[in-house]
Amino acid sequence: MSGELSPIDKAKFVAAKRSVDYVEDGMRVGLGTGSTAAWMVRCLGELVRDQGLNIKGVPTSTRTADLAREVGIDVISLDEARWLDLTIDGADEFDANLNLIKGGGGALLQEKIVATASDQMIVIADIGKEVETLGAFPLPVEVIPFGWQTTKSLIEEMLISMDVLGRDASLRMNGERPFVTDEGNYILDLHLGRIGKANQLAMVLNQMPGVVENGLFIDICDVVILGYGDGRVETRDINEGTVEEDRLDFLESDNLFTDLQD
Ligand SMILES: O=C[C@H](O)[C@H](O)[C@H](O)COP(=O)(O)O
Repeated sequence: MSGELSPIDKAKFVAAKRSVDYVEDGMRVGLGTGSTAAWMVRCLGELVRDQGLNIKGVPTSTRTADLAREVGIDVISLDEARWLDLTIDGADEFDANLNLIKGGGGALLQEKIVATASDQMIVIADIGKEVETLGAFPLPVEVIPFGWQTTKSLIEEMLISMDVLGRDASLRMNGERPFVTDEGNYILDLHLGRIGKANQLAMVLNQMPGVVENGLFIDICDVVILGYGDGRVETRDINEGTVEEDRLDFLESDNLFTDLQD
């Protein structure tokens, strides 16, 4: 990587760097997917390499598994781990109740399974991810390829009956072809604008036969660590309701950060 990182990348980096303070020796840790989670995996790799941190990592995608192995983290499957101490992941949106939209990178299914199998889920995010009401970010819904167009029509009809503001669903593409998830499924992105009853929508979607999972994470996240481009981090804890502010002097002190800039 060369040149100066953008303020958003710096914000992601400081959130990721703060999040690894929660990881203790001997833990089984769920490793999220996406550009913010990738910073966290690199930060963990540095701790493994330089400080001998002994952890097992359960990745939420093949991309994260590849990166985790590359940086020296001992990777195991969820079935080997059975239960996790902690999962750290990114998000596309979060609200004041720490409910989330995830799946912008297409990994929502493994991410939800892994986060739900964890004692604690920490989300790391830049300030652009905070919203008053979920839904400006298109809601990803993972569907079985068989009959996906029928599933899409059924979802659109359901959205009309639920009086949801936006009702369009689009098939996520990868160039000329449908985007295919790690489980071999497709993603429909629902352009809703505003999700009034997120819990109800999540349940109704998951009752539809062709739907595998949706990207609404309701009552799963415990802590959001929010990064700013100037190094500030805020920690929002759902139980304690606290907002702590701190600043990381990452520009001068962080080897990983400066290494990646060179
Ligand atoms: O499927 C992808 C994940 O849910 C990501 O955690 C989410 O899209 C956020 O990604 P990023 O950190 O790249 O914004």
